[in-house]
Amino acid sequence: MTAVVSVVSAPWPAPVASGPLDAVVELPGSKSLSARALVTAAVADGPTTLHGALRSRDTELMRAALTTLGARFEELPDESGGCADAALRVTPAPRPFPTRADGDAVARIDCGLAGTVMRFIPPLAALADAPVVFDGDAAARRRPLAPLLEALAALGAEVEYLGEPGFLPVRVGPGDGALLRPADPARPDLPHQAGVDASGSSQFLSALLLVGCLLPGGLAVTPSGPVPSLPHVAMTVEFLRGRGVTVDEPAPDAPVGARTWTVHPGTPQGGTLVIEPDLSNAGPFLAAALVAGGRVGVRRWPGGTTQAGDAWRWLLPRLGGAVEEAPAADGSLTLTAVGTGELHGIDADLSAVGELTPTVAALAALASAQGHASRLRGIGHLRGHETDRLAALEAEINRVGGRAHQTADGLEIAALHAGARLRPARLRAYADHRMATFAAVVGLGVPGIEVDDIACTAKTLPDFPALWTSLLTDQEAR
Ligand SMILES: O=C(O)C1=C[C@@H](OP(=O)(O)O)[C@@H](O)[C@H](O)C1
Ligand SMILES: C=C(OP(=O)(O)O)C(=O)O
Repeated sequence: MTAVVSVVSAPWPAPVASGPLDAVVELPGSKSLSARALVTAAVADGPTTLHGALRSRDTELMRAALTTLGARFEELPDESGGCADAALRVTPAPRPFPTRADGDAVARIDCGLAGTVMRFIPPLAALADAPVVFDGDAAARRRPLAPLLEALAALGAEVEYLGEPGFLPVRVGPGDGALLRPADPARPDLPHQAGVDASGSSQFLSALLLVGCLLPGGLAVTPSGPVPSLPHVAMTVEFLRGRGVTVDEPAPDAPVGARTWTVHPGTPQGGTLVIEPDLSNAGPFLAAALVAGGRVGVRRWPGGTTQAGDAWRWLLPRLGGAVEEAPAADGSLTLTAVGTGELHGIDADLSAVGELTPTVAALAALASAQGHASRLRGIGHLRGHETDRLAALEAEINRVGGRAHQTADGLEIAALHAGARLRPARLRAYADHRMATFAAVVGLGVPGIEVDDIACTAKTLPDFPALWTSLLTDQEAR
């Protein structure tokens, strides 16, 4: 069983590449797809069998949360036909979600540092038999939550802040059961209506869409402003549709503030699902080929996907690499990054793919020592990620001798003068898996990099240190 508590490790010396790489990696399931699969399976009309679902701290916390709401999970012997993980059978929870299994004690849900748990589960607590208390890591208590909780309260849920208003810990419950009744008793077919400011996280919108189908009449959600990470919203929509739920999306040219997503009422179908590998976590491995030179392939790359990580196809060529695709018999691809060690700077709006930023920033920092400047834009919301990623990237790039500074909505990395090199340093991970892998990518090209807490990669990729080392082991074996 993957650890649900967060374990801090001893400093980890990042391996340095001694020459071109030639490796192919198999990565576990997508965190974001696994989260949606677990949530929809837990509220489905019958059992679901998941193949390839991620086993990591975030998904273990998600399973624990859904168990608290009455869902059941059972590992099956591996018949997954090549998927890395054994199959998981999910028995859905009865409704209202029974949280009182342990008597009258109020149920508690630990969100850890998982945005998916702290955003996707509170709406479900509004459909439980009693209020639920949510809390998480110290860093989770700083992550934005207020817009979602305000939207839930406006819909009629009970929301009581137990600490700083707008943040974890919070108690969420059904209130007087408004969400269990039609919005308009005279027109039970009409959806409930919600507004939400999702400019801080697309997960607020996804969370409302995921619960929407369970409400009598469904739910229409109109974000009041821009929404980052729109591929993740598209993933939520596709996921619900794949489970038989009807979702209407706004026209792409509808003005910001007047875009409505409508989820029609219906229970997601059970059945069988295969989860794609995590393409965001593929980033550091593909980036390694650009840093060290050579080739790194990722197996089972989907032919079509809503994952933000598919953007590596256009990002890596802009950073100095090439991308090759080789079709496999099952319709998937092996996507291979090819590099020479020569990097380019990049000027890019990453708002749609914000979670790729730390890996892009690692390449941009290494490119700065080759005389190239970079500008990463549209990512102010990263200040509310696992840590304030703009502050963390600024601090860690400067710690290795780079010249980075935050802007209102991003990060600028200046070109270093000819002959300047990045220097050895112990880099901080800030409990953030993507800051840890940022440091690993930098360390591949800069001797003497240590990472203070590589174990935090367990949030989404528990095997990261071994997988990362295998890139170089393959190198030595040639
Ligand atoms: O819905 C999801 O699974 C996610 C949405 C995005 O969140 P933000 O919109 O907060 O960036 C992304 O960065 C996060 O890693 C996962
Ligand atoms: C922002 C991230 O995670 P979370 O799902 O916790 O928001 C991430 O993985 O980059």
